[in-house]
Amino acid sequence: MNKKTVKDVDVRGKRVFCRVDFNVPMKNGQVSDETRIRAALPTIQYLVDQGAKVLLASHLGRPNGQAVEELRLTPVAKRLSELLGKDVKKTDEAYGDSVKSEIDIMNEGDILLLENVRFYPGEEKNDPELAKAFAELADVYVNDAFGAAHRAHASTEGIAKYIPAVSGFLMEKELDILGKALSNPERPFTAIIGGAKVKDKIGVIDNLLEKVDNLLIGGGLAYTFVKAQGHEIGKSLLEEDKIELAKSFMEKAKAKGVNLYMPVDAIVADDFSADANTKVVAIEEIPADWEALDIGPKTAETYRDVIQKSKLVIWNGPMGVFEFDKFAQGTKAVAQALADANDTYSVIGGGDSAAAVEKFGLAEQMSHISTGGGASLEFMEGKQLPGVVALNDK
Ligand SMILES: Nc1ncnc2c1ncn2[C@@H]1O[C@H](COP(=O)(O)OP(=O)(O)OP(=O)(O)O)[C@@H](O)[C@H]1O
Ligand SMILES: O=C(O)[C@H](O)COP(=O)(O)O
Repeated sequence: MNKKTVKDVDVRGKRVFCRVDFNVPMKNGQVSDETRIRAALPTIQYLVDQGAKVLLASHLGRPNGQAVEELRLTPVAKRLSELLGKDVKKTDEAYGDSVKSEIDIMNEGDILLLENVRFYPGEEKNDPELAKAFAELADVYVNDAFGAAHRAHASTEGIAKYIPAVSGFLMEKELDILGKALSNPERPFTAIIGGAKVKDKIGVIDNLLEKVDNLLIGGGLAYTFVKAQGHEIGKSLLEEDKIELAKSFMEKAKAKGVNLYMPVDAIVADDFSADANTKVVAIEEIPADWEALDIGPKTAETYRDVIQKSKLVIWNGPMGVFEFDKFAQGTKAVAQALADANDTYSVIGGGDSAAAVEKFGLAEQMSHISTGGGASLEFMEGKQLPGVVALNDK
């Protein structure tokens, strides 16, 4: 990476504004998945060990520029404190005089978690005034929020204009692993794309067709492709205006010699619910009143074979509605195949696929689980991430 990292600056005794991505799932007022908190620990611990005064900043959810009680970072401070075995103070604001007073009484190695930065309208607008107000709190800016690096916001991009700006270890690691995987991939290189939204994944599919040997399509977005093949898909998810594009991807795959795999069978349901009636059908036989909510067993078997023969696999998006057990088999089969493939380097691209792998207890067996959902997708698309671009060059 050609950007400075936290090791390139002296932070002893300095006030460090460290942007992390603590946008974690919550249940009943408690952190229900701490993956992102754990992932930020190396940088936080390093700053503490170096004697910095550590100000942590993050967003949580999408409060739309106003304070929302359930989206305060208080439970995160508690969990972080438990994980570090150390006090973590929290403020009720993210900048301003009350925050400054707290910083004034900090000792070297202390940690202060600022309130949700998205409580202020200026954050998502990347308002220079807010960016300056953040910058005023600190001497150095560290961005370790890979998961939010695709957002040009005041705490992820704007602030970097005003004080020395470097990356944290998590940011560095994510960029390194994803960058290596994409720029010099081991082959066969396979991408698995699932999830629900074709339109969000178009860029990545287009870009991956330039790079991969195999592309496996699953999840809700598969049915726009199935429709493009000329089959009826009943009530399955369809993005009508993307059918032509799906066709063009099939042609591009052919022209590039990419093996494009689509479901050959599916588990269909008579209702979108956990206790719907289900059956397995061939892909050309989806009944008119039913919807496909998972890939079928034959498809899963084929995908497993391809995965096992691959040296590198990147995976983004579940194969079915894995939240319901009846439609979790396809996603589980893919996760299990990755877990079993010892010679295969597996990169899971955040969000739902990471949650699925976690749910099946297979997370430990993946080579890398990215903390970025949208960020890893945009990176794979070949887009520049504003939160990275803004950092100081080496
Ligand atoms: N066949 C299907 N029909 C409808 N929805 C589906 C189907 N297969 C998967 N899904 C749903 O897709 C959702 C995930 O879609 P999304 O495109 O957001 O995936 P993702 O890339 O993993 O998410 P993120 O962007 O958070 O990383 C899951 O909630 C899952 O239930
Ligand atoms: O969860 C994520 O992908 C990041 O924290 C970014 O969140 P956002 O999509 O609300 O900007």
